[in-house]
Amino acid sequence: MAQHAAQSPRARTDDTRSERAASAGETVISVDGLTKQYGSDEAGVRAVDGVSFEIERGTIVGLLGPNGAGKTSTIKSMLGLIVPDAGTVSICGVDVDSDPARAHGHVGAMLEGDRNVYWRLTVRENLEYFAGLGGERPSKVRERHDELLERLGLLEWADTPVNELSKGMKQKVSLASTLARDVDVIFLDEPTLGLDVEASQDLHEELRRLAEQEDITIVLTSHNLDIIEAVSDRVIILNDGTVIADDDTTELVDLFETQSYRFVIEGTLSEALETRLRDAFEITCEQDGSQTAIECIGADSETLYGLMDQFQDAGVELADIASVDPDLEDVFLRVIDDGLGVRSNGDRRYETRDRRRTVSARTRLGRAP
Ligand SMILES: Nc1ncnc2c1ncn2[C@@H]1O[C@H](COP(=O)(O)OP(=O)(O)OP(=O)(O)O)[C@@H](O)[C@H]1O
Repeated sequence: MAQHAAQSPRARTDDTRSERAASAGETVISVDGLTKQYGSDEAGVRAVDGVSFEIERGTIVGLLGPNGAGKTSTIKSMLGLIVPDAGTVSICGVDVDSDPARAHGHVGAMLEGDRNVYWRLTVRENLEYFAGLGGERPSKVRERHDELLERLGLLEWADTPVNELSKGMKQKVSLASTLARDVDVIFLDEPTLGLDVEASQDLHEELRRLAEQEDITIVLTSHNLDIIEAVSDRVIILNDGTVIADDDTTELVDLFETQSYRFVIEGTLSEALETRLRDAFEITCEQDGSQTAIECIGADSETLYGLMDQFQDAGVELADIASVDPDLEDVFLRVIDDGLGVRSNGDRRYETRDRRRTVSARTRLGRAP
């Protein structure tokens, strides 16, 4: 989890911000029983169905789910952009429904990437405009905006109209505009879209810095699970409008950790050997060009050596052996495909794995055994 400073290092200057007194473990976002149905009766779609969670200050949470799971409806309800049928959302203790203006004062959102910003304005003018919406005067925020632009590598473009910048730079301007006001919470939808690898890496580091050093709480959605795994402290997975997994990112990935091995052999596996292996072990085989990859799931060291003996006896040349670490993508696919319920919230209830199922199609090679 992100480290929580006892008090935000940022200068809290105006009266509104005094209510944001930061304390370790303070709940910043509270969602309780959120429900949203589009249309009525049986013809309607229950997009969000009793979603509840709390998020602590300075935490980065990845909100995941397949298409139509209810992520956007949940986020729009949290931002007060749609009115839920039931349930409550409070941000920094302020109920979004009954006092939207004060709740929004705590929040920045980047929902449509570079379409969030005004392309005819310069980078700095965009920041000043968005800070102004929160009641901050340009003269007061200039220094902070310069720091922000410097960190995002945008300072030399401060006086350039946004429409002259590349897609990646526009994306960064959008993030900078989201942070132009002194907010407690930011919502980011697909923040790395259009960024190259280096710019994505810079963004990861900036998000971690914002959470750890400035105590900003970040809710992130992305179809790129690498970014979620790289930056999120916690992952909430939605499916059919309900929360089906909610845990620390590392806990969730560790939960699915299993000792699996992947052997790569030159050529193809003979039918006789494949039958012998399938009789004795739980394996999957995949032809990859001139090589064959054989993955053994849930293998202990005895199995590993048993398999190696079989290859040796058959005169098979081993090109590579590696253990396989699951990543967040594997976890996501298993939770969604197998319908495993993974909730923490006090009563950890982890279902047993079905070891016959494999996620090997997308596993990555990990450390050598
Ligand atoms: N305005 C709307 N009117 C009717 N149905 C809607 C509306 N908005 C969303 N839905 C439906 O509600 C369900 C949840 O949609 P939502 O956009 O919240 O999911 P999502 O997880 O964000 O999906 P995606 O990843 O595809 O954006 C879907 O079945 C969707 O078709």
